[in-house]
Amino acid sequence: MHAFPQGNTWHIHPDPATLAQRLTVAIARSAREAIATRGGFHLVVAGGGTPQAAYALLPQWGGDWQCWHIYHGDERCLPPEDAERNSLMLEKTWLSKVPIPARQIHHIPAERGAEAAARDYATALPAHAFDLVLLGVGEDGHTASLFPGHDWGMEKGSPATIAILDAAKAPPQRVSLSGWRLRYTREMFFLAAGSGKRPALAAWLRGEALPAATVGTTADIWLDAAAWPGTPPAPV
Ligand SMILES: O=C1O[C@H](COP(=O)(O)O)[C@@H](O)[C@H](O)[C@H]1O
Repeated sequence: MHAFPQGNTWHIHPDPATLAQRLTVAIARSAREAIATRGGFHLVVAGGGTPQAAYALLPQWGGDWQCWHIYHGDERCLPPEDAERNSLMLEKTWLSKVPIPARQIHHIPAERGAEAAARDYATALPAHAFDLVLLGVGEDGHTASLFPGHDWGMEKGSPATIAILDAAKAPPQRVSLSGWRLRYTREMFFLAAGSGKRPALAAWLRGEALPAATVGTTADIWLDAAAWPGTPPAPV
């Protein structure tokens, strides 16, 4: 584990399998603490390819599934059965294998189009803070569906959800939680693996205002060694 002055804690693991295993243990720990102290675990999940190995391990490591409440950080505006939907990936890798009550699984109705879905989803979100927000890091530094060059809704009082009509990564129409709503959480974990993520992480460490770096100012960042941009720092 490595701490840096920016307030983030970087966890660098030798390979993707170790990364997935350690991240899963950390998610399960966060769930146990939230359920023990507040009776429920309100988790925002990341989409994309990177978290799939950790989601596949969660059925083994998690528990008290009736206390879990699942939200998405973002969704792609595609039919629900499209292989690129984050909701389908989540169902296949994890949710279909555990007894979380269906009413506590909040998929984004992105098939309705970005604007209608963003409006609807704002009403599905809790008024209180999330317990844990999981986020990915795109090769261009995007997180959730907050892309460079867009308004990320960082100010308190911004809408909780954003309709994106021209994302730099396909599909162009997406729905994302805004920066401030993602930050309204007790814990925030970023996850990145593979050498393709190195330039974005190097820019983050240089202090560039990428979406991931701007949202993740006091976050735990979980990486494999291939994603780390340089010589691993000395442990603190
Ligand atoms: O499009 C998206 O990209 C990011 C990063 O995905 P990855 O496949 O590079 O891990 C992801 O976090 C986001 O949820 C997703 O919709």
